[in-house]
Amino acid sequence: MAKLNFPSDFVWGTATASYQIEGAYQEDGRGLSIWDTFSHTPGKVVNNDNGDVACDSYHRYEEDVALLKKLGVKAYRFSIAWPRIFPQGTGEVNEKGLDYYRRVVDALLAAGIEPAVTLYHWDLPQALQDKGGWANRDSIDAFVKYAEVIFKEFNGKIKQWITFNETWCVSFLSNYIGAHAPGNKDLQLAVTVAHNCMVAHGEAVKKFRALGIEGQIGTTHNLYWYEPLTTKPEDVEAARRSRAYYNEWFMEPTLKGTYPQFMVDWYRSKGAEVPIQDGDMETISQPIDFIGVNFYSGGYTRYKKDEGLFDSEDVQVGFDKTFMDWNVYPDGLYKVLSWVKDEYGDIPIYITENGACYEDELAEGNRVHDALRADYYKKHFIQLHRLIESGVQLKGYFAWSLLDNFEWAEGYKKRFGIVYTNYETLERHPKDSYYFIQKVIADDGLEV
Ligand SMILES: N#[N+]C[C@@H]1[C@@H](O)[C@H](O)[C@@H](O)[C@@H]2O[C@H]12
Repeated sequence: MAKLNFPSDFVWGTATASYQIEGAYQEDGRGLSIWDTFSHTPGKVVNNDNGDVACDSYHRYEEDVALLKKLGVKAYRFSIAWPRIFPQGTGEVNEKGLDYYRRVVDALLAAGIEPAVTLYHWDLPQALQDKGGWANRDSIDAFVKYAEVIFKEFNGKIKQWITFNETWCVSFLSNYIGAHAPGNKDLQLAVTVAHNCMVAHGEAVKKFRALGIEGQIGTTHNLYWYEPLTTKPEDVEAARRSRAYYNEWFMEPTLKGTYPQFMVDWYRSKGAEVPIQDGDMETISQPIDFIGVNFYSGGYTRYKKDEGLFDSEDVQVGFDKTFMDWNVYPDGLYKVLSWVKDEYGDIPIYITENGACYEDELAEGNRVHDALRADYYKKHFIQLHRLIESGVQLKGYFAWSLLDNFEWAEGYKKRFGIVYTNYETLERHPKDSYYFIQKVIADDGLEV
């Protein structure tokens, strides 16, 4: 056995998001979000599940903080629900909404845990969606006003800020594929939403700098690693497009201030143009202090004429699968972050999400023997160590997720937590994977 040691300043954490854990969807003045609308629309979410109660963290956040303290994490990534702060998206601040986050932040700090806050994790106020949502450039200004309130309120308490979570999901998953709220299926709309969200990110960074807010700010993109099944040029090009769909389309504007031209041309060939206005690219690529990367999977791609958006298809080549039917691909984590370093230099990186969904059952003594999930984490932790050793500026890792929670369109059957949520009683029960991670954190490393 060998011990893989991590730097003593490596930040171990876990992650959640407001709509997925809070519940209390009509409490203390919270306005409706697009996810309340979407989940209350029959047929949109498995079992017609919704986030009305979720994990009830709005009332049980102290239990969550106690679990975090026992786990030994240095940081906790969670998101703030815009509709709690501005129930109508803009206008008067809802003080009761701010009060909830004041309680959460103070409880974390009292437990010696740093809050890492995502400003936008998909719960757009419905009132803004009614005016076009992210397709309407007015939402950019509304987002900056919301961000400014949070920056000022928590300046000095929150020191790690993430503007957006997974802009690909906000744009393509939600407005081209249509699987997430608001559920549109229009390529031009998706390209426009992606652009406006990235402009909103940049404008928020400018506001953060202008206000002199303490700490570091970045954004989170979900990156995948796809390779061509063969060296045939058509497979190589198909894989290039599949990867850029998730990666370059977002990373290049954010870190270089340009869109990848081969993808601009490809979307143009499909009838979609990027609605760039003067100054947008400079705004989007405002210097940031770190890049957040959510990594779950990847695989192999080959050319298939007229298949999907990119004349490509993913090929099943014998990966183990999670309960989301995603490939378990720890090498993909090493490859994608090595690519980030090669393409974008030594920008500090936090893995802001990584984790796995498996079918979990509560066993005797309220234990959950989730060996597959613990093994998933072990395999990915080995890659973290490999990346650090290779010189990648990997600064931290947030396991997704602290709790089983509302898994968007998959509802509650898909469990990602290292803590089991009993949705009847709302009790929390640490799984074996929780204790595995607890030991890695305590030992500053793992035995392999
Ligand atoms: N699906 N899945 C799990 C997980 C989702 O629950 C998060 O909210 C997203 O940020 C990201 O998609 C990853």
